[in-house]
Amino acid sequence: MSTEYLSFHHLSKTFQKDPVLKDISATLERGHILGFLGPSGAGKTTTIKILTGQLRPSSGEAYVLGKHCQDIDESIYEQIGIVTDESGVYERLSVYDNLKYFARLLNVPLSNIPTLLNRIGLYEHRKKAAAKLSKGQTQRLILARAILHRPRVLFLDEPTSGLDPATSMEIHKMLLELKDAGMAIFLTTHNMEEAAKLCDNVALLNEGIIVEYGNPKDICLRHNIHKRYRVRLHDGSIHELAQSEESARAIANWLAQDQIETIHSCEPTLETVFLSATGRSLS
Ligand SMILES: Nc1ncnc2c1ncn2[C@@H]1O[C@H](COP(=O)(O)OP(=O)(O)OP(=O)(O)O)[C@@H](O)[C@H]1O
Repeated sequence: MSTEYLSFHHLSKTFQKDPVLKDISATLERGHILGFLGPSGAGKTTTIKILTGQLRPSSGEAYVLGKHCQDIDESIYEQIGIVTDESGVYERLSVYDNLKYFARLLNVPLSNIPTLLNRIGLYEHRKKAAAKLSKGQTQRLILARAILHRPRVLFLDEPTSGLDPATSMEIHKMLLELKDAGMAIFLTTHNMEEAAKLCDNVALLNEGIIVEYGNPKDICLRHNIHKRYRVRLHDGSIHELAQSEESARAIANWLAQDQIETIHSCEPTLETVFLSATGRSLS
């Protein structure tokens, strides 16, 4: 059985006369996370909508679990989970009753709910009305709903947008556990640190074009043209050195005199790669 759970080839989308996606291609394997990274308006949500059958592409092909995205039906919806801004929860229902409602819809045993509530850190809030949850708790409830039926592919549109760092970290931990369990995760984000930490591959999207695609570390190393090192000495001074014989001699001298506190190579980050590829910032 193929481990390629999602793929799209030469996808384009034009709204009226406005081209929003321009010939983009990528793939996502079982147990991998693919990050779509780009500034506001780059076309990230449009891509998710096409991949989940909510929008038709103007041209190109997309497949989810082997099915053409224009033929997505219930059999595929049972195997995918979607978290977007519009993933509403029933505000007047309790946390538990929200999950119970969706468990019934999705034919999921109710006995799965307590374990999921524990895992997502909402067990103690299970009787609280969804309207009374904090933003982070609501986001966790939406995520719980999306993974209730253990989908094989999970789509997440800005899963940690507006959340505090602690809640974001909890969500990251959960996503890595889901990935380890074999789920394929497609996520969009503005946050390059999030992408670098979570994603096996990223696509840097700018004005509908993928300007870089691949493993985040490989991308940064590929752009490490001006190899530089940052050395901090015990006296507190910091020296940034280009790779050269002269720098090698200076470092060797400091080493011999036991003066070096730390030494780091200075590869570019995804943010700086994006900036140099597009002339604009991700945030
Ligand atoms: N239904 C639509 N009709 C016309 N234009 C649209 C429609 N949906 C999106 N757009 C336009 O397509 C462009 C890309 O929108 P999209 O929502 O995909 O961006 P995004 O990268 O997800 O941005 P953000 O990070 O702000 O959510 C925007 O210029 C938007 O105005």
